[in-house]
Amino acid sequence: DFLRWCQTVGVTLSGKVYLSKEGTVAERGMLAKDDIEEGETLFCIPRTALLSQDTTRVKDVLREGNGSLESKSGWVPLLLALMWEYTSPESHWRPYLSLWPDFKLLDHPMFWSKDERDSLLQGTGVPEAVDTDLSNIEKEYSSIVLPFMRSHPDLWCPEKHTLELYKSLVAFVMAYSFQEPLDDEEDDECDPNPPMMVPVADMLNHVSNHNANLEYTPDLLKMVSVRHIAAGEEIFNTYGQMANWQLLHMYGFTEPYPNNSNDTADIQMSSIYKAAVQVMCSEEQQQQHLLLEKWSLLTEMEMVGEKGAFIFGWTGSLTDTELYTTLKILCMPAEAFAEFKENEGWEEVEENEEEKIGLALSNKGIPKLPAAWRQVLHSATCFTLDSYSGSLAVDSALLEKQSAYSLLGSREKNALHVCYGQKMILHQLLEMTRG
Ligand SMILES: C[S@@+](CC[C@H](N)C(=O)[O-])C[C@H]1O[C@@H](n2cnc3c(N)ncnc32)[C@H](O)[C@@H]1O
Repeated sequence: DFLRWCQTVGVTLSGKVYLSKEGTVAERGMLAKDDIEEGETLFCIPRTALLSQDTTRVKDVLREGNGSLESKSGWVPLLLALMWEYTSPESHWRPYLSLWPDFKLLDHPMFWSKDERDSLLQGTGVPEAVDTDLSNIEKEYSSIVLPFMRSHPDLWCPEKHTLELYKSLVAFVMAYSFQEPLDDEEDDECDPNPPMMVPVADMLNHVSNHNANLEYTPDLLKMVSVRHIAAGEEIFNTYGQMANWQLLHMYGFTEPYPNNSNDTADIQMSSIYKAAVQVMCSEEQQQQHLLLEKWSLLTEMEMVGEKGAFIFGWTGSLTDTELYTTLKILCMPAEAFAEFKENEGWEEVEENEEEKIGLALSNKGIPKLPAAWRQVLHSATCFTLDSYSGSLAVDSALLEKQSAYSLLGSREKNALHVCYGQKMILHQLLEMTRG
């Protein structure tokens, strides 16, 4: 049904690929029938086949109500469109949406119990992100969606379009929608484009080492190979440069350790402050006062924030400027700090400063940092590693014991890959900052 529908709406598929439920990493996916060279178009989807707030049957109503549908996520119009299309027998996208008779296969942590999230994922950043999502979803549904549905009883009704359905559709949008990138010139001024559903492109699974990429043209979207793909290989799109905790949060899966080259671990900014106190203050009141003053200045400069984190990947720091400035100021002698404040910043900014900072905080550069900087980073890394300890129902060591690993459920396996990857990145940092 779906493939017939694809033909009628003008989707074109290269003869070298096919959709399959076998031979893929997860449920449906796309496989290569023949060898494919770099730059070949694998399929095209005309813009008229996309399901968005601008193409849905209820687009006029959504456009009229636009002002009252604004939200932090910007997803409400698409979600209202999906609620209508998903429950209407006459929907143009019926053969597409019928691929999901229910949303039971979505296993995002938002469908786990809070206990499960907290025990399996503590320290990873996922429980906090999910708590925020759940509270936003409920607020959005009761304060924006319900009043809007009540003022259009011919199209929606709360008995059919429940909070439960809304939540499932949020997870569906998280895992299946696409967001067209803004043009370079638009980047700074505009809100991001709203999400949209892209049939066929959303059948592709993701890996960090992907072999295809979606391109946007005025009339159509096309999937293009980015390297040679051998016959029999799966076609993998990229959902973006995603760490395992982000993949689990948004898509409900992880890339098994150590495959995710985009994996990251966070060090809370507050841990750096705590580490600086430990390394530099010992008992001295005066030093503590100075550190507090330095931290206030860093906050004013928007280099640090209460809930912020410094991010580390396999190749070093990914938040170079913030981390460099923070370490430099925290470890500065009192006289230099006084001078710094007086000059309201660095005396001179060198031309290739950014590149130099990046190099200094890469795997090669970190061991050469001044001793005090390394000590602060080292202590903060220890604090972060402590925050996982005892909180995991599954121990990272399980990953090394194949027989025990194979007995775990998929949630535990995913939790393990998130934690293990983060811990390994932190252990690498620990090694690099050792005195
Ligand atoms: C855009 S859909 C891809 C199509 C999906 N396989 C299907 O059958 O509908 C995204 C979902 O596919 C699954 N997925 C994608 N890439 C994966 C991977 N590398 N490993 C495991 N599951 C993956 C996850 O369940 C994710 O939420």
